[in-house]
Amino acid sequence: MSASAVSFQPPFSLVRDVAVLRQNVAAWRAAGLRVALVPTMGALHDGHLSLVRLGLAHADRVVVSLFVNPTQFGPAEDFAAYPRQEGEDAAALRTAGAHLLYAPDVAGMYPEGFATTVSVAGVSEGLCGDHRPGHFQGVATVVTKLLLRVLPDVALFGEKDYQQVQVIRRVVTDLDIPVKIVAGPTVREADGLALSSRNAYLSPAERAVAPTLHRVLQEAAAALRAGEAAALVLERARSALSAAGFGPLDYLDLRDAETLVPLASLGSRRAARLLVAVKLGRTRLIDNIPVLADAP
Ligand SMILES: Nc1ncnc2c1ncn2[C@@H]1O[C@H](COP(=O)(O)OP(=O)(O)OP(=O)(O)O)[C@@H](O)[C@H]1O
Ligand SMILES: CC(C)(CO)[C@@H](O)C(=O)[O-]
Ligand code: BAL
Repeated sequence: MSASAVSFQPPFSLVRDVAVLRQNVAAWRAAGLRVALVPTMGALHDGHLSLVRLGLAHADRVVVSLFVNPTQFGPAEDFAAYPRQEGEDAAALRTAGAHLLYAPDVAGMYPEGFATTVSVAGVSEGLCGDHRPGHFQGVATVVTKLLLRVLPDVALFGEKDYQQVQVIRRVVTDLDIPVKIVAGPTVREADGLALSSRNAYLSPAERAVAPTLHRVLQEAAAALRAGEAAALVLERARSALSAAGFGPLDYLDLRDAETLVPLASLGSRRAARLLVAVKLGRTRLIDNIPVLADAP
């Protein structure tokens, strides 16, 4: 075994070196096995592990990447403070049945001279794209690199980061990357709060308020389905968040579920989604729910 592959218990390994990663994947391919990739930034919770389980349903071997990608964080964002707990993450992945944790360092991902970026027009614009300039370029670039390093049959992403999934679908279509993108449903706490590594930033008082976000989305979706005018419903939802102590609001919007273009109403019967991003104290929370089921 190479010095850059640290063995836990077979068949789980932690790999930092791209050449070792490729050796592992090549051996699986030679044995006729299908490979899934679950990209993460670590601080794993059951949302991530649900994607590992979904990966196991789609493939014989599951690679999880752990890389806190500096290029998707803005200068005033939480790159330095982002929770890092690789040992616990590795243990959780082994228990969940993942086969390989790929955890490169920053120099291994962006060696000296690195100069290429992947930039996606359309779906990257608006919503989080407006409030986190450069974020989706960072995501699209690192996900493209991860896909090309692993060359999986299937890659899994969470619907909690809904705009991210649409951006990645665009990338693999436009760049002819031969991988199936699968989106897993958002895993929530019993009170409705979407699991997120950043929930760890919430104070106890903020944690008590946080589930209101999902409840407000559910009430707005029900009102839209009942035929209330979208402008009124959205304004009421924004006021409810403010009254509960959220703010400032980045966006709370009704969008086409695929293109993410703004919808003034549900009239067209296209699949629609409510999406929100808002601060609660110093923590930025995002969430989204379907309003109309995805079109068949
Ligand atoms: N609650 C969740 N349910 C399903 N998938 C999730 C959930 N939270 C995160 N994921 C997915 O896990 C993958 C890795 O996400 P990431 O490591 O950024 O975790 P996170 O909890 O979303 O962290 P952050 O607090 O940075 O948003 C992404 O595809 C993301 O959509
Ligand atoms: C997809 C991803 C791992 C790329 O860094 C990240 O954006 C995330 O964790 O959702
Ligand atoms: N979960 C998306 C990664 C990010 O917020 O940077």
